[in-house]
Order: sequence, then structure tokens, then C-alpha cells
Amino acid sequence: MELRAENMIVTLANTDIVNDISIRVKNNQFVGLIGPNGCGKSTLLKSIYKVIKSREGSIHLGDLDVLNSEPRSVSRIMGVVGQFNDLSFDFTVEEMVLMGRTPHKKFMERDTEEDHKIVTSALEQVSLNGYEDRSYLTLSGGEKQRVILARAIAQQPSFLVMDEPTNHLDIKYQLQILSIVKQMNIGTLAALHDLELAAEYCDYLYVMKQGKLVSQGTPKELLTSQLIGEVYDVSCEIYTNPVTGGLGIAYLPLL
Ligand SMILES: Nc1ncnc2c1ncn2[C@@H]1O[C@H](COP(=O)(O)OP(=O)(O)OP(=O)(O)O)[C@@H](O)[C@H]1O
Repeated sequence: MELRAENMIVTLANTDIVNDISIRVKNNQFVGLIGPNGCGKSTLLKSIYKVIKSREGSIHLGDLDVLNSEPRSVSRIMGVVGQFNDLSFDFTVEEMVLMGRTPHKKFMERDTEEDHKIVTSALEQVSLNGYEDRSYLTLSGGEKQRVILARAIAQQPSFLVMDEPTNHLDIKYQLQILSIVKQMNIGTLAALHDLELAAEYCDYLYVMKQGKLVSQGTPKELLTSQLIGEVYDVSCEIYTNPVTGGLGIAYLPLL
């Protein structure tokens, strides 16, 4: 499913945190949103999944006018893996993942055998089978992150928004999560910090700085030492990784 966010402006505390940004994610594309801390990535994503209200702009997901639709209609097609996933109340892992089924149910409808099968399969995909009865709050940061991804998988969305989904994860699970999402083969928009992983997994990248889009393109055309230097204020050299053939970035020490 295709996402078109157009001319988004988000104003918080009298400041335009997101300043006239347009983003398009074509059918089944994995699109990365990169940029330094505080540039507005999370705010833009939150305005797309409607946790923050934009001052201006429009968002369409397929034919759905996201900003003028009920959250329930949006949640039937849009899954979200947010940056901070702490809760005040405790739930078991199974209950957390079952929540992914809620948008597909009628009011007070009970969980079916099919729902439980979908949950089991989602937990298997993130290697958390056997964790069903564990309390969510007792999990490590990485385990929590994988539960939240399992919840999004169980939701069976047509589009996924992810805010730094590899936060807290060791390298195995970073690779696992990005591979799972890639294999879901649905449109995905993800804020990412690791530029080498972004280059490896993303079909297209948007670069933000101080609330504005400063560049966009495929990882290969976009990730130059000049752009990375300008956006992140660091020195680096780009090379072709001799083992993977992928894009490598050698960061030089700050003086
Ligand atoms: N409710 C708010 N009121 C005022 N300013 C806010 C509010 N929420 C966020 N900001 C500010 O907006 C800016 C953008 O924040 P945001 O979380 O979107 O950045 P980010 O690019 O996701 O950063 P990071 O990479 O550190 O997660 C920051 O300067 C932040 O302090």
C-alpha cells in the first residue's frame, strides 16, 4: 500500500518542529528516514500515526484519508512500532501481542482460535515462542521491542511505521527485525540511526535536518561523505565493504 504525506507542518510550543515535509512510500517499498537527534523524525512519524496533530498537511494511505479517518480504520491497515514502549499496567506477552488483533474485531468480540494461531506465529517469527505467559514489564529492552514487533505482525497491516525499531537490540536481533520487516513485503517507513543498516535494507531514504527535508534518494546515490558530513557534522569516508559488497562508512575521530 502506498503512503503519501504532503506538506506536513507540525507546530509544538510555537515552533515548527516539522516544516513543510512531503514523503511518499510506494507500494512495498522500505523507506528510511534519517537525520540527527532532535531533527523531527519521531514528530513526523507520530503525526503520520496520529498521536500528534499536524497543523497542516494531508496523509493518504492507499485510498484512506488518514487525518480525517477514525483511529480504528487507520489501525486496520497501519501498524506502528514506536520508540518507547513502556506501559503503566502489566500484561503478559500473549496479551500484548493479542492487542494487535483488536482493530479487526467488533466491540467485545472474543479472541478466536485463529487469533491465537496468528499470535503464536508472530511470536515464533521474533524468536519469542515460550514467552507467552511472561509479564511484559519484566522483559529486557530488546525483548520488549520484539514483542512490539510481534504485535505489529499479528495486526497483519498493509503498511508499517517504525521509530528506531532496532533500539535496544543486539546485532543479531537488529538484523533479524529488519529482515522480518523486509520479508513482510509491505510499505514501510522507518526512522533509523544506523546508516550502514539503512543502506543495506532501505530502497529509498529521506534525510531530515532541523525540521526540514534536505535530501532524498536511493542509499547509494544519497549516502556520500559530503552529505553525511553536512547533516551529522562528522567526517567520514565511504567505501565498498569487501565482504558484503555493501556500502561501508568509516567515521573519522572528532578533533
Ligand atoms: N511536546 C513537545 N514540545 C516542545 N518541543 C518538542 C515536543 N516534542 C518534541 N519536541 C522537540 O522537537 C524536536 C524534534 O524531536 P523529535 O523527537 O521529533 O526528534 P528526532 O529526530 O526523533 O530525535 P531522536 O533521533 O533523538 O529520536 C526536539 O528538539 C524536541 O525537543
